[in-house]
Amino acid sequence: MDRAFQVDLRGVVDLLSHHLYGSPRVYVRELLQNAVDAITARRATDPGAPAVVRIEPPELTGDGTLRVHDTGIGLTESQVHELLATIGRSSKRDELGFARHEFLGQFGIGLLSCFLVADEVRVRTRHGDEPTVLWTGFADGRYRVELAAVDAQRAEPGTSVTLVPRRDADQWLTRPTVTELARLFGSLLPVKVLVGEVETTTGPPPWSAPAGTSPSDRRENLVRYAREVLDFTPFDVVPLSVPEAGLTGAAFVLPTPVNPAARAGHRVYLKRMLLTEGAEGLLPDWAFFARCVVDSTELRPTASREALYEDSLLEATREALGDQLRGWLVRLAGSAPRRLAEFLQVHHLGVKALALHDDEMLRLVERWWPMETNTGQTTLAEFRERHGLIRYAASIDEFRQLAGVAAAQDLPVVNAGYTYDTEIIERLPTVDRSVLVERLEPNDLTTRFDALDPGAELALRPFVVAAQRALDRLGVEVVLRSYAPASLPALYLVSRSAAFEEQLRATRERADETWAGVLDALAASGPAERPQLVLNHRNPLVRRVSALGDPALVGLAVEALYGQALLLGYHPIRPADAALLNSSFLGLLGRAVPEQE
Ligand SMILES: Nc1ncnc2c1ncn2[C@@H]1O[C@H](COP(=O)(O)OP(=O)(O)OP(=O)(O)O)[C@@H](O)[C@H]1O
Repeated sequence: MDRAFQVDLRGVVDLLSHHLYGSPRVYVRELLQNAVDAITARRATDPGAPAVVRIEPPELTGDGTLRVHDTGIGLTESQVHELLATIGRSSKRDELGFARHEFLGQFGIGLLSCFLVADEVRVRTRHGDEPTVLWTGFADGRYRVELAAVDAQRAEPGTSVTLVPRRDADQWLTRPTVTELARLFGSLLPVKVLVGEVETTTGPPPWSAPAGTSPSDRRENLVRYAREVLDFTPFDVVPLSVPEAGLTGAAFVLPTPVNPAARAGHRVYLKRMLLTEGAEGLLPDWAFFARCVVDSTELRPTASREALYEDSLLEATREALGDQLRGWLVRLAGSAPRRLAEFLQVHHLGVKALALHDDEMLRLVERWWPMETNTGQTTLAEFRERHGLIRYAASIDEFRQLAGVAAAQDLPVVNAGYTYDTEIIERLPTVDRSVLVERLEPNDLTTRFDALDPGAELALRPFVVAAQRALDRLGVEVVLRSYAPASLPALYLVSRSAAFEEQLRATRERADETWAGVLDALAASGPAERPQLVLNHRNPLVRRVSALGDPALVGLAVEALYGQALLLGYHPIRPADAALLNSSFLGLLGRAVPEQE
């Protein structure tokens, strides 16, 4: 003979409270859900039946209990025996076990959640003209069914559920808490829900305004909703609709920057009952800048009813919602580029972070994000159109050092020193082969500087030799060229390999013998490249210095020019540089101030 499992109710309640539901507060949701389903069932055959749920907290019942009254279909005596006596039995599934579409519940465990806060649950119910039935269940698993006395019959069909609170749980049943929870879970429900005399339902969702409402009024409603419920004034509101998921709603674009890695929480209603305020996975990752509020009739909840169930419908929905947000961005770019620029001002870091992986975002940055260049602010797309390629400095220092001089040589350069910019520029050719990018090298500049004519070169030879002698101990090569702007006396240029060698040398001085050997081998692998001090022969001061007959004064002047070039180019000042600057400054001062007789 087959036997049925014996279930210990305390074990099941423990399981629900500790492992399924996040908080005992869900008992309000489950009671509302049963009441709404019962009303839906009754109105299926009696469309004129009232649709009211009234909650009476202990402050109103006066006997310490909480009661929930509904005008739903009620239960007959045999249904009470069948449905309320067996865990997992639900009237809301068809014979094959599928959830019936119009109902919120389906599992047959919702009523059990009342035992999270109650020791005893009483159901007083009437179906049609049948007699009123009383069911009383206890947290230890006992229950009782009886018919109500003749003078205690319900006047109308419907059900009242009474909770006798557990001693340590009465705070979950107080009027303020219940009002708050009824508003939280049930404010959009299609029935009237009252806590005492206070209505907690607010009618249809804010995005389903009646036909004829002007677009600006619709928007105004949604902005107000966001302020009240989400606590921010959205940058913009995007209406959402995915018919196959029975989904409608709105995406609210955040007015302040957010970390794209922080998981976005969306407010999701299923059949107008709040599922969660923090649903994940509703939007693609790249849409981190929006918070959604949606209602769906088709998406499925997990058993705890606190998250969305990840299935192919959710995946298709995510994609459709992503398309709608992408469409919004494209429309903004087409019709309100200034708004798009404002959007990027707020969310550029997030958009750029995604542009490293997402082609769509990469294109958005290329076309719409203005970058600093040495010819003014411009987008990468414009820059490329104008100059044929994207030449960039990979750090802010590099840009500062070279941008001005490069501009004077007609060499446009983008400052790609800000977060993600270099990676973004370097990624462009991988998605569009026609994009040319080139990192600016100091050599690019020197090749544009004019050499002196041979006669002048020869005449200035002794000066260059004296200058070189002054800077030899710093490992700097002195070069004389002629370039714009004439106001610039000298330029200090460190090629990338020279910068590397410089670092190597500094590390070598600090490293122990074993590592020093390895570093030496590395250093020996290529020809030594020295930083250059490029003196500008067009500069009047340099001309005067080059004409000096006094080699000691030439040395001091060249040292001073070197120091000034370092400072101007934001180069680091090493101790040797500081010492040199100091001695040249004092030396020049000594010459400038005549000695007292
Ligand atoms: N207020 C009510 N009016 C009429 N019938 C009710 C009411 N509350 C519960 N029932 C009946 O009791 C059954 C069991 O309810 P329970 O809340 O445990 O599960 P459910 O609502 O079917 O599913 P779920 O676990 O998903 O909530 C329901 O299917 C319904 O037939």
